[in-house]
Amino acid sequence: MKDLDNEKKLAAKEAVKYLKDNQVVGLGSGSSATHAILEIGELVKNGLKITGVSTSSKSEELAKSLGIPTVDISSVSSIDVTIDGADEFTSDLNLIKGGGAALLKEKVVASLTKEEIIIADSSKKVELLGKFTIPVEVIRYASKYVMSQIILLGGKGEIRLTEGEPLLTEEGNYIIDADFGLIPDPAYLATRLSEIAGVVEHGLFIKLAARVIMGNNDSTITFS
Ligand SMILES: O=C[C@H](O)[C@H](O)[C@H](O)COP(=O)(O)O
Repeated sequence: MKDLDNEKKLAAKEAVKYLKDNQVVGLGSGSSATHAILEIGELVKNGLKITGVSTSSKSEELAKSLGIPTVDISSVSSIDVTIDGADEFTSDLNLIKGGGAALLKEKVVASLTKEEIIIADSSKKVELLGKFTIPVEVIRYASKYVMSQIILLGGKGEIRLTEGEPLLTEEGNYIIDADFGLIPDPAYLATRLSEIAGVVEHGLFIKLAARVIMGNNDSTITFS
C-alpha cells in the first residue's frame, strides 16, 4: 500500500529546492503544504533568508512557531514562489483546491505569485477534474441563490457543515461543495461560477500553477 504522507513529504522536499535567498515565499495550507512549511523552517534555521506570506491562520501560526519571518500580503507587490497543495490536479496543471476551506486566500496568493508550485501525493492526479466536489465560497446572504444557480449550471451543491452547523471560512463566508460530475472544460465552468453574484471565489485553479510535483512511491514526478 502507498504511503501517501511520505509522498507529500518527498514532494515538499523537492519543491523547496526552488527557493533562493531574499525571495518572498507564499505558504500554502493543508497537510501537503504543512510538510513544505516544516522544510522551509529547517532551511531558515540553516540560514535561508526568505519572507513568508501565509494563506491561512494555521499556516501563519506554524510559520511563526518555526521562526519563519512573515509579512502581511498587503506589504508585498508580488510573491516569487508559492508552495501549496491541491485536492485534484490534471497533467495540464488545472486544479481543485479548497478541501480545507482555504481557497480564497490561496487564490489571491497564487494570483500574485510568479511561480506557483503544487505538491501532491499520487492519489490527487486525475484525467478529468470533478470527482472531488468544487468548493465555492459564498457570502451567507447569497447561499440559497448561489445553490439555485449551480443547479442551472447542471450541478448540485451542499453547504459544508462542521459539527452540524455551516462551516465559516476565515472571512466569515459559507462553502458550498458543488458536484458537477467529471468536468471536461474546467476553464468554462470556472468563468460561469465566477459570474454568479454572491460567489466570492471558487476552488477551480485554472492555469495558475507553474508546476506540480507529485510524490510517487519513493520518488517524485514533476508536471510542468
Ligand atoms: O483549503 C485547502 C487547500 O486548498 C489544500 O491545499 C488542499 O485541500 C489540499 O490539502 P491536503 O494537502 O491536506 O490534501
